[in-house]
Parts: sequence; C-alpha cells; structure tokens
Amino acid sequence: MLTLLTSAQTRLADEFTIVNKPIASIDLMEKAARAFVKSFLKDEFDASKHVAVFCGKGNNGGDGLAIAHLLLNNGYENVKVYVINLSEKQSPDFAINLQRLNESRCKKVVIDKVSDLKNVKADLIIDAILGSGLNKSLEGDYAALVKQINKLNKKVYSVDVPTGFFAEGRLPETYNGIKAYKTICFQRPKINFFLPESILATEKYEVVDIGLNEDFIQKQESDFYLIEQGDIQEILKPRKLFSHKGTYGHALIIAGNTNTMGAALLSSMACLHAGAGLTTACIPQSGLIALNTSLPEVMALPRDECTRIENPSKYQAIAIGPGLGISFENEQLLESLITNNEPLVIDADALNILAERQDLIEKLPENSILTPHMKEFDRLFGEHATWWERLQTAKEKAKELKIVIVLKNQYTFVCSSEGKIYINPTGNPAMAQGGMGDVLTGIIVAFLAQKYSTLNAAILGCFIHGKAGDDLAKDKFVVTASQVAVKSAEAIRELI
Ligand SMILES: NC(=O)C1=CN([C@@H]2O[C@H](COP(=O)(O)OP(=O)(O)OC[C@H]3O[C@@H](n4cnc5c(N)ncnc54)[C@H](O)[C@@H]3O)[C@@H](O)[C@H]2O)[C@@H](O)CC1
Ligand SMILES: Nc1ncnc2c1ncn2[C@@H]1O[C@H](COP(=O)(O)OP(=O)(O)O)[C@@H](O)[C@H]1O
Repeated sequence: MLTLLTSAQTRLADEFTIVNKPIASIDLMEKAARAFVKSFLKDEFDASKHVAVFCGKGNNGGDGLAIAHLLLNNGYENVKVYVINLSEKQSPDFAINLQRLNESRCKKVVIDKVSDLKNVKADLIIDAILGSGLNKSLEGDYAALVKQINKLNKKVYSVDVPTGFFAEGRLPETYNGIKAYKTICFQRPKINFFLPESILATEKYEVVDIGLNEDFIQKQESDFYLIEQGDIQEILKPRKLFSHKGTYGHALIIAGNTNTMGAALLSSMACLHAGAGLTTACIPQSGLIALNTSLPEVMALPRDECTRIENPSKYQAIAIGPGLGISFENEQLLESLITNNEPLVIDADALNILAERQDLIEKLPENSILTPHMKEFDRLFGEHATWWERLQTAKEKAKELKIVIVLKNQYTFVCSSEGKIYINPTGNPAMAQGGMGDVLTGIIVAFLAQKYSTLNAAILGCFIHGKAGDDLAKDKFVVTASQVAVKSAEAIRELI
C-alpha cells in the first residue's frame, strides 16, 4: 500500500530527505524539475512550440524557473517565463533559481499586476504559480490572473498541483483555479486527485519520483492508502491441491425481483467466476427458469414472500440487495439476517431499506460490508455537499459500526473499521453501465466465502472487478457487467 501524505507531511518528507540523504534543498528542487521535464518531454516532443511558464515566488515557482531552464537546454527555443509578482514574499530557492535564470538567455517578463498579462504567445502553458503551499482559496489578483490564463484556452501542464486546487481537505463547491490538461506531481498523488471534483482542476495526473525518503513516507500516520497490484498479489491465495468445492465456501446471494432478475444473475455469475465453491441464489420463483438455463452451476432458493432464511449458518457468506426490490417481506428478511448477527454484504435495495430503517443500522453485525454508490450512501447517512465530507462520514461510520464501507466511484474508497481509507486504482469509464455494482457484490461475497478477511475481501473485490474492466476496456468502448463477471476469473489467475 502506498501511504498518501498531506501537504504538511510532504514538507516533512522534503525536510527529512534534505537532512538525511543529504541533499541541498536547491538540488532537490532541481531533481523535481528534471523529473517534471522528463515526463513532459514524453508527451511534448515538438521543440518549436512556444511555452509560457508561469511562476509564483514560492517553491512551486522555483520549480517552474528550473523547468524553464531545462526546457531551453532540451532544445525548446521559445520558452518565456512570466514571474508572478503579486506577493512580497519569495522562497530562498526561488531566489536562487531566478538569479540563475537571469544569467541565462531565457526570456522573462515580470507581472506586477493582472493587466500586465497581455499578448501571451503560447502553444503550451506550464503552471507553477502556487503548489501545495496553497492556504486559502484564490481571490483578488490571483483569482483574476488565473481566470485570464484559463481564458487563453491552451494546454496547461501543472507542476505538482494545479494552482488553486487543495491537495487534501474539503474542496470549495466552486473551483476557480487553473484548469490543467495534466498535472505532473511529485512522489505521491495528491489525496484530492481521487475525488470526482478534481476533474475540474486536472484531466489527468502523473506521479514522478523525486527521490524523497520512501521509508519515512511509508511510516507516516495516514488515513489514506493507495492499493497497489503487489498488495493484491500478496493477499491472493492459489487453489490448493486436493481441494474440493467445500474448501472454497458456500455463498448465498439474496437478490432479484420480477423486473430486476438480471441483478441476481449477474451477482451469482460473478460469485462463480471469483471462486466460491458453491453459490446459491435466493430469488423469486419467476426467475428460476432464467437461473437454471443461464447459470446451471448455481443452486436456487425460492424467495416468494419469504421473511427469513432457514439455517443461515450453512453459508460461509451472505450478500443481500442486488435488484431485491423494496417490500415488507424484504425488509423482514433483512431484519432477520441482521438479528442473526452474522456478517453480511449489503448492497443496492437492501441499502435503501436500511436507509428507511435507521434503527437497523446500529444493529448491523460487525464485519459486515456495505457497498453503496454516492446516492445510496447519502440516503443512508445524509446529504453531503462534497466528496471530502462524504469520505469523512464513511470513515467515521465504518469505525463506529465496526464494518467496512465500500464507497463506489471511479476510484472506490474502501473504509475499514479501523478508520483507514484504501483507494482502489482500477476501473474505468467503460464500466459505467448498469449491473456493474451487482457484479462487484458477487465478487466480494465469493472472496468472503473463501475465508478472506472482511477488509481483504472488499479490497480484493474492488481491485479484481476494476482490473477485469480495465483488461476488457483495452479494446472496447464499453464493457458489460456480464463480461466483467466472466473476466474476473482471468484477472485473478493473472495475479496469482
Ligand atoms: N522545498 C523543496 O525542496 C521542494 C519543493 N517542491 C515544490 O514546492 C511546492 C510547495 O512550495 P511552497 O511551500 O513554497 O508553496 P507554494 O509555492 O505553493 O506557495 C507558497 C506561497 O504562496 C502563498 N499562498 C498560499 N495560498 C495563497 C493564495 N490563495 N493566494 C495567494 N498566495 C497564496 C503562501 O503564503 C506562500 O507565501 C510544491 O508544490 C512543489 O512544487 C518541489 O520542488 C519538491 C522539493
Ligand atoms: N467511470 C468508472 N470508473 C471506474 N469504475 C466505475 C466507473 N463507473 C462505474 N464503475 C464501477 O461500477 C460499479 C457501479 O456500481 P453501481 O452504481 O452500484 O451499479 P449498478 O447499480 O448498476 O449495479 C462500481 O463498482 C463502480 O466503481
């Protein structure tokens, strides 16, 4: 897991590296600038392009000055630096790099007021005005200047973080910072890059290594971790010799209704492909023919007007919710399972029932997994104006209720009962199609049946689901939920 840092912790990592490597801070800045330029040149190899580099007077601006210098040395002849002189203060390393730039042949303009910004001739813009030192929203001259730069409508590369974007913490409801095409950031992605609101600030980001001390970073106390493929490979266990269906657990999926039987089929299909030894689908009678013809491996437990499950302890894992429908019977059924006090995977309509029965939330069995998307989450725990606030609630609720909350999105957040948030990096917009969440539920319950811990089952489920979608999307505009369900077996095999 990659430990993600706040800006304050990043500053500590800078300081630690400077003292212990040891490396002078100006040399660390140079290293950061080189890493930026290396990545930039992979994208932009036409050195005849006009590049405008906007530099503030802090360390972010210092990076910008070094970047301008390096671009000149890499054959970019048309580089022009705009020094944004809207603040008194300047950082010592900015001052050193300004001196170096003054001694070079790089063109430079000083912008003392917004109206000085005229006739910018640029094909590309590098934004190094403010970085992770941002301490309040842009206002006054800074806001006006950034507005002008955005109006130029050029491709913008931001250094470390787009000017005006908070690297972590609650984001304002309106964004008035730089709109970057790409942000090349140092050492770690910014926590807020994983929130959907970040799309207003940067279309994409790339992380470059600048040689900060990794041991120090990994040991920092953090709420946020980024899941890596290596973590998944460590958790996954191969199928054992002499094993049999009983070795891999029996999963029960309570799902489906007259018009939403597909959800039950998709969850069950995913459960089979993610390796449960036995899968039973608890569905209405009307779905039995469909189940038996499309998924003959799955057993059926008819559900019409059923308000409890006989002998729930015979299943190693139980999921409830996909396409379930909201009815008095389903509410009774959910309540009886909650009262039974064995962990559950709760999705879709079962979450919607919970939202109406807040009294049941407090009774949720420990180690249960909730898998809401944003709307289901807000129905459960109240409206949230921003994703940061939603994540804080998810973190608190997971801890308070001793459950795992899988808050789904492009990047899904797996919130543990210890109050940690694990960010899943796999998945893509080709997966934005109905039924995809049903498949995720099926995969997670399959991992639970195979006796992975609650947290590991949630983490594995999200990663495998997204990876299957990524593998499929390599040559597809859109991927369907059933394709993801089938592909998950291949995704797991590839990782073991
Ligand atoms: N020091 C180092 O060794 C390294 C620093 N790095 C760079 O340093 C950056 C952080 O540098 P700094 O901490 O100097 O911070 P910044 O360069 O982001 O800016 C700091 C200055 O901006 C002012 N400021 C903050 N918010 C403002 C607002 N809304 N309006 C107007 N002024 C505002 C602050 O008062 C402060 O004077 C990183 O983003 C990265 O680019 C990298 O070079 C890596 C190594
Ligand atoms: N743009 C995307 N990028 C990554 N994953 C996505 C994207 N869109 C959807 N998904 C994934 O698909 C699933 C959708 O779940 P959900 O909204 O519950 O779907 P449904 O109710 O149709 O089954 C989630 O796991 C989500 O992470």
